Amino acid sequence: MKQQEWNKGIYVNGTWLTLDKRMIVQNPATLATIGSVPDAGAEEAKQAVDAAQAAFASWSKTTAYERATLLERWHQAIEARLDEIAYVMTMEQGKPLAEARGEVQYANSYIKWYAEEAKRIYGETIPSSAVSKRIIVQKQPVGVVAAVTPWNFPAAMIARKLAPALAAGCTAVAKPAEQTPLTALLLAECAEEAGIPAGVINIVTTSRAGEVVDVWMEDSRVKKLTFTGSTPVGKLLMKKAADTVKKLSLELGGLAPFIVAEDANLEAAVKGLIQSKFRNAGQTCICANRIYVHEAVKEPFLQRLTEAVAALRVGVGTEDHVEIGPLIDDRAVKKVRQQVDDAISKGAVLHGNPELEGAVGYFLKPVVLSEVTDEMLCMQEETFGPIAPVSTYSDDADVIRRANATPYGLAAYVFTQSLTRAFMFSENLEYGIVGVNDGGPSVAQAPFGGMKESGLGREGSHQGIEEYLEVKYISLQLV
Ligand SMILES: NC(=O)c1ccc[n+]([C@@H]2O[C@H](COP(=O)([O-])OP(=O)(O)OC[C@H]3O[C@@H](n4cnc5c(N)ncnc54)[C@H](O)[C@@H]3O)[C@@H](O)[C@H]2O)c1
Ligand SMILES: N[C@@H](CC=O)C(=O)O
Repeated sequence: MKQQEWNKGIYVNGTWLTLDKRMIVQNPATLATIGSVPDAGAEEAKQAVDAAQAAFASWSKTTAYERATLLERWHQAIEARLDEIAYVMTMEQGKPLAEARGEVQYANSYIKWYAEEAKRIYGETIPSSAVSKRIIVQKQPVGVVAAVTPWNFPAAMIARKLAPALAAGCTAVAKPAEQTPLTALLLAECAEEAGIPAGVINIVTTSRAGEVVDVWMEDSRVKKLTFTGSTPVGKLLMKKAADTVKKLSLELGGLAPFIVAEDANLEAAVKGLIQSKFRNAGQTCICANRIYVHEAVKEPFLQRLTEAVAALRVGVGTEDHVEIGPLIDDRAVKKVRQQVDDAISKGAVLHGNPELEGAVGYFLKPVVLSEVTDEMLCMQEETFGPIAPVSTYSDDADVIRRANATPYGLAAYVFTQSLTRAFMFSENLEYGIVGVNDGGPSVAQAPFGGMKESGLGREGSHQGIEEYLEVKYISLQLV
């Protein structure tokens, strides 16, 4: 890729606006500046809603077939620029290029899925208790949607929100994370190339998230907030949504338990754990966070795991064969170091060395911790980094109790060869997603989302489009 700097505008009402006030975008692997974007504020936030509200009048009246065609064209435009988008994502987010390519394909699978689902927004007729009445139920788009997304999946989180919103007939204002604005703007370029009309998608970049998002929260024309990010910010926005009674989808933090039963296929369990734990250097909401291994298989499991972890290649994501990139920033590195130090001080055993010699960027090497207990920080708070804390258990009911003893309820994993145990665990774990012998459950056709303080609503699948639809009941009296 030749271009070394990406300097872009924000996309509002089908126009690219460049502002004098700009913010730089940094490569977390090299700390080099790779570009800049406008540092927008309240004025641009309002302009975006004006544009989305104006566009809603016509977009909401298009046929499902027209919307499906445009979403399909958006999908094709992204496909045509897949390598470029993946490269920019690696530069601004740090994940290895192969993973970034995978994320662009994953993001695009939501656009494809909702291009198809647009045509399946079915209503209902319900038998009436009165001879002269007919009950008809229709689905209508909710209106302007505000989407706020995190840095860990710069393409997928935007696509997982905008695709169902557009398919339903909604228009959108979106704010990507300040660390990763370029990928979102490239997706908007693709939407423009695809012919999605002006104002249907508006992207506002800012370093002042509160200022921009508050404008949207206070504007009664914004009918829905779809947010992916941390639980504390999600709770704050939930409170703010109350004033205008906005609909809410919240995809928040996790603290996933990963249970390896005494009858697990250990090779599959280690493979699944590496996939779940170390994707995006451990920075995913569904990453295995607390690993519970039955004491009967602890030794062989630990041996396989430590060997597999030691073999993971860490480095700058654009270099060949790299499997683990940097963390997003210095704060993330400090949080992981604190969890490791806390665990060691409380008796955990460290396998490997997290420090990468000579590193310029925000690197930490993957490590395993054993002899871990539940009161350690790494078992209490979301890690978002490449450490695998292993604890043991001896009783199925007890490990379910420990796995559920958290306010989080996003994803959980169970590795077992017993069908009975698979059902027993998955039915008793208080989680929105359970991977049984599967370390990678995220797909566009399945409902993604959490229970408890991990969120509200579901993204993906046929359920995902319902989040952007109002139910209207028409009572028809035959006269
Ligand atoms: N459940 C899911 O699907 C899912 C997916 C990805 C990430 N996550 C979660 O996201 C978190 C990591 O992302 P993060 O660190 O970017 O989270 P974050 O909550 O700090 O930021 C998320 C978004 O909210 C914005 N934001 C921050 N403060 C705000 C405020 N006061 N008002 C309005 N907007 C504000 C940010 O700019 C960003 O765009 C983790 O907890 C992770 O589990 C959840
Ligand atoms: N890992 C999630 C996103 C949250 O981080 C996914 O698989 O979509």
